[in-house]
Amino acid sequence: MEIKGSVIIITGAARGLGKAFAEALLDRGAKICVADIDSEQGQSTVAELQAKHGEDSVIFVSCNVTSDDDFKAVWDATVEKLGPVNVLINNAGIGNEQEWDKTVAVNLGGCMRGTLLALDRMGTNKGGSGGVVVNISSIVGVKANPFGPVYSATKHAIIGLVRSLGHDFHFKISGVKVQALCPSLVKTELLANSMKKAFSPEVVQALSKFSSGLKDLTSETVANSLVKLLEEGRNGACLVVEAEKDPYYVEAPISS
Ligand SMILES: NC(=O)C1=CN([C@@H]2O[C@H](COP(=O)(O)OP(=O)(O)OC[C@H]3O[C@@H](n4cnc5c(N)ncnc54)[C@H](O)[C@@H]3O)[C@@H](O)[C@H]2O)C=CC1
Ligand SMILES: CCCCCC(=O)CC\C=C/C=C/C=C/[C@@H](O)[C@@H](O)CCCC(=O)O
Repeated sequence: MEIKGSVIIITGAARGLGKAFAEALLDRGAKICVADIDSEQGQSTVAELQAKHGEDSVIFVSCNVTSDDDFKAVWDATVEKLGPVNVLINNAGIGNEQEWDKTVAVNLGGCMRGTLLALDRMGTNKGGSGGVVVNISSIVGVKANPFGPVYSATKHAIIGLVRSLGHDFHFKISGVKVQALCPSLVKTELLANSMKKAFSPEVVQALSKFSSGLKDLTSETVANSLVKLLEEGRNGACLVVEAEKDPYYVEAPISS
């Protein structure tokens, strides 16, 4: 797909990977809605992005991805201010092993809610023009993660959603591609917050040792992989990005 001229909603884009996605896509001529639960940080990020890309290119809309009403309001505001939406990036996520139901609600619920809404609003069978949904999973959506079993389970479930809705059975009906991006560890606030809400004290020690031994992966590298996925990825694609490696597709066993 062509990024230039696209209208893209990114959840959880007030900071971290979502903000890097917004920057990379604005640089390539897209218009962006930053949708985030953190209004203060979201507005400040959008002010910074508007200073570089212009006020008509990027907006902030407050959104808790666990709320249907919020998600619909984000979609409506984006259409009104930027034009018809053709891409949704479901990026908002948390790492909280101590409140598993909250982690499931945000990580899986946010992707599920957003993807279903996108099908309803962009589906050619619903009067839309088709489009793309990218769900941000993780490398631990395709491999085990002893340091965050709940988090890892939500990310595996996102892959299941992408493999199933990314089947061409659905694409033929809706004209909407569904894809996943699976980054390895990037040292954002998510990691620090995951340490505060870790599965056990033993995990804090082990995760800290493990993460300090990993090669650095930057948000910009992950954002470049998102661009690659949008530009060339097939329907149902799951793209993994790790430090010091070219991004690679994990072949989903989609049977026809
Ligand atoms: N940092 C990492 O190592 C990796 C992160 N990911 C995934 O990338 C995504 C972004 O993560 P980071 O940027 O690292 O995290 P982050 O903690 O820096 O940013 C997350 C953003 O999501 C927002 N958010 C949290 N709950 C929300 C909700 N209920 N509704 C709307 N917005 C909400 C936060 O306000 C924040 O702006 C997450 O889905 C995460 O699981 C995937 C692989 C690696
Ligand atoms: C719980 C923290 C979540 C951080 C956010 C992410 O999605 C990052 C995931 C990045 C890396 C995770 C790697 C997990 C690796 C394990 O599968 C395993 O290889 C680790 C084994 C460690 C050991 O043997 O000591």
